Amino acid sequence: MNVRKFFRSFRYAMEGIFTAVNEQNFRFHLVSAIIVIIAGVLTGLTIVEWSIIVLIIFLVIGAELINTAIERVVDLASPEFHPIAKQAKDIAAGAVLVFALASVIIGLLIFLPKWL
Ligand SMILES: Nc1ncnc2c1ncn2[C@@H]1O[C@H](COP(=O)(O)OP(=O)(O)OP(=O)(O)O)[C@@H](O)[C@H]1O
Repeated sequence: MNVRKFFRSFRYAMEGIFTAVNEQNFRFHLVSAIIVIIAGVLTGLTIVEWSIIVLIIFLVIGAELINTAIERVVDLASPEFHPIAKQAKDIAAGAVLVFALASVIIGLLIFLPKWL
């Protein structure tokens, strides 16, 4: 295994994450994640509940990263309006929405019984 190549790939991946931080949607997910973590600390969650919350936070952020990558590729391949380009962007955004909806439902299932 080439260790230098591995660390170089890691650095590029981190660059990708920092590039996406400039996206408004990505920041929205980050702020939402911080609010959920604070709520979790104040409410008191079990290890299993924390594991589920952490998993869903990373899944939503990962989905947003893939969505941003797809947006960039579409902008590169089709700077002019094209119905297929629209479908690609809208479907990628739809994927993030599906993950975000799942995270809201899971959040309600975990937090609501403790708060009520
Ligand atoms: N090349 C294109 N061809 C057809 N429709 C497009 C194209 N680019 C964008 N769209 C449509 O416009 C919407 C908004 O696109 P826009 O590029 O403004 O934002 P985005 O790429 O979704 O996100 P961001 O603002 O973070 O780059 C898309 O969801 C899509 O429906």
